[in-house]
Amino acid sequence: MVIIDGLDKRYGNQGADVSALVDINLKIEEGEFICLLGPSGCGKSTLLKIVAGLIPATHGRMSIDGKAVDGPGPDRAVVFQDYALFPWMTVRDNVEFGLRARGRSAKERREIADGLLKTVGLADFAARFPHHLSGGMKQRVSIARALAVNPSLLLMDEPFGALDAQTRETLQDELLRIWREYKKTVIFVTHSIEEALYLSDRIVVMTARPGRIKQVIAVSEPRPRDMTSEAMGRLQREVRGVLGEEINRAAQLEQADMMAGA
Ligand SMILES: Nc1ncnc2c1ncn2[C@@H]1O[C@H](COP(=O)(O)OP(=O)(O)OP(=O)(O)O)[C@@H](O)[C@H]1O
Repeated sequence: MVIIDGLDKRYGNQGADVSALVDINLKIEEGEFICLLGPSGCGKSTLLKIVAGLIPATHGRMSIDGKAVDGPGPDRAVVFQDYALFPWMTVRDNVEFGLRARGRSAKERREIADGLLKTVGLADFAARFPHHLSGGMKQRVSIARALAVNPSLLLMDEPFGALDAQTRETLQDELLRIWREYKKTVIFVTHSIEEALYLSDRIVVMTARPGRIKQVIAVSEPRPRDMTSEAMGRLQREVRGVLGEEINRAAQLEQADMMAGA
């Protein structure tokens, strides 16, 4: 279980501090699929990076399975929108990368990497280099690489944001299959209401900056979800209403900033 308790984040910007997150409190159950949704600049990526241990919080605490966390660890892996693959390494070497750092033998690394490449449908591409792959395939490699170290928590920062609609839908279904099969806890950042509704157990809607948690909306419809059903339509209207207020507020803040700078 992940417990985030009273978390604040301020960025120091040459004297002008930016308050990115204020008093974030969240409990995430083991195996839950959580989506973070909010207007641009509300601090979604910041929150994900803090949970990943890539940047420190300014205040507050976080624990995973009862242990305080304030840095990166093998229990967490991150998948980024831009894939972040090593272009000079083959697909297999990319997947093996984290295992090498953990001192696993060559045989073990190969077994794990090949098994995961099969899981993501890329068994035939193990010896290729990333530039030979489409965006969707690169993101599959990136997911396989994250899973290789067997993290309990998979942190995903708009992983499908750069993909075309069809590839995105395919990868959403594959991710749900992997999530069920590997029993990971997932925190997934997205801009898309539809994506959040399709994927998550709970949607955490954040306010315009500085980001606070505005509302947590449970999505208990069984999967695979029929987005055209009445229940999903109702949820969609609810999320749209809650998020819409914050998108409007974010636009007003931006306008006020522009006026102040003019
Ligand atoms: N390294 C940094 N230094 C200073 N300010 C930063 C830094 N990183 C982010 N910020 C600011 O913190 C706030 C939150 O940014 P963050 O990227 O976490 O938001 P986001 O919700 O993920 O945005 P988007 O949806 O556009 O990706 C923004 O105002 C941003 O400008």
